[in-house]
Amino acid sequence: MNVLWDLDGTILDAWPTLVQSFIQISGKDLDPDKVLPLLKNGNAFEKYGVPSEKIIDFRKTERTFRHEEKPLFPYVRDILEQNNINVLVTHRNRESTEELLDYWNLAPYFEEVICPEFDGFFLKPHPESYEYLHRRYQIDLAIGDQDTDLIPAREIGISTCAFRNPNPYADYAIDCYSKFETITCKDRG
Ligand SMILES: O=C(O)COP(=O)(O)O
Repeated sequence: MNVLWDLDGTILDAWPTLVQSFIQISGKDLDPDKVLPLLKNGNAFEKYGVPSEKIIDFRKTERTFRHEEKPLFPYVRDILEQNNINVLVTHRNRESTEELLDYWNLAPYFEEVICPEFDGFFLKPHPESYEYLHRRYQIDLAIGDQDTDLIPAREIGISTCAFRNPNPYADYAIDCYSKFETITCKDRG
């Protein structure tokens, strides 16, 4: 199978550190459970009155967290190993993405990694980066933890797998990759 992956919240359990970084740069005493869905939807800056320019501080702060605080989800490596081709589209910047992939020894699994903003593609959910990868690798399945990861795949007719992660801030039902086969089959009807 040729699979297009999201990184944060799908391969790495990185939302807790993203949320903590946002809380730090906001300078407010915010509830992580409330911040998480807003950060995922891209509304957190507006909702908490944090100027959008602070996104640079947000990203810098997030990188001060140790790599082991953004752990690899269980079973992901097994799935990566089974696939013919894996590719990645992430909103994380290239330097940080490469550091994390190297740290978790994941880089060799990926044929191509796209960090849209830095590689000249529109950000997800714009389908441009997915179209490009689909043309090159005939993607069978896209896996992501947010609608924004799955919308572009659906738009161009790629099957999708919604990963519900077990992190403590999860705002929806808990699944995990041990159920990957079931999720995939369900998704494909
Ligand atoms: O870092 C983020 O904002 C999300 O990154 P992702 O696209 O890998 O989920």
